[in-house]
Amino acid sequence: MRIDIVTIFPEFFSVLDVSLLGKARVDGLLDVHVHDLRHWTTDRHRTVDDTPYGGGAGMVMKPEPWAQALSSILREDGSSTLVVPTPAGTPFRQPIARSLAAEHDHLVFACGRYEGIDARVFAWAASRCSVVELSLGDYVLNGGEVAAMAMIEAVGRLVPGVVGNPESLVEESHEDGLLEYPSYTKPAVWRDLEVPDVLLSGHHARVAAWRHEQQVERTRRVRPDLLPDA
Ligand SMILES: Nc1cc(-c2cccs2)n[nH]1
Repeated sequence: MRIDIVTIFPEFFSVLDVSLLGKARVDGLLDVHVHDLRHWTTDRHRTVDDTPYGGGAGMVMKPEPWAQALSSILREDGSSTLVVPTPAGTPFRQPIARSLAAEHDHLVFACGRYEGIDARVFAWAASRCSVVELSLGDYVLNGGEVAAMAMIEAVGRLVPGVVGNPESLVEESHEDGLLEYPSYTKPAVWRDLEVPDVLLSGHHARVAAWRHEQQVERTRRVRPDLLPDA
């Protein structure tokens, strides 16, 4: 999978050189390229935004630098997917992460500022690629970079080979619609707190049943909205 990121803060994404995604890049599983939007400006001050038509606070990102950037990044065959982090987008959840990992092999993240990118950019881009506007959650960030980073990690780790043991992707929160069960490791007694006996029993069926019960109970307590009869 190739991932391109367009941002006015390219240094923000240097963290992608380390950890799991860093190794995936070295292994050639993820091909990540970060671009500074100002590369596509033409004035002396490298201007990327201006005041909003219709008035209002803040600034809006100018369309031309974005069109120049995207023209040089989007694939000519229309197979790219432009991902636009925005509080006004579709909630980004695990099914979307799975879909982006499985069905899209070129993701282009447009990191704008909260006041937004000139809306005509997405109308223009829609004839050149798929455009998906995604929200990380119902809260407001100053820019799309933090949201893009979270989405890149959620999608990147689902690309086959990125996570060493694919089994570990199965028993995770939200993979089966339920929150994950509590996990324990040695010692069996820690500061007078004991690991549940069933986990020491070696009885795999009982462990599996207990873990599912824990998932349902935790989901009912913390996220009743996820349960089918919600
Ligand atoms: N979920 C979410 C996305 C955002 C922003 C994206 C771009 C600028 S602010 N805030 N909250």
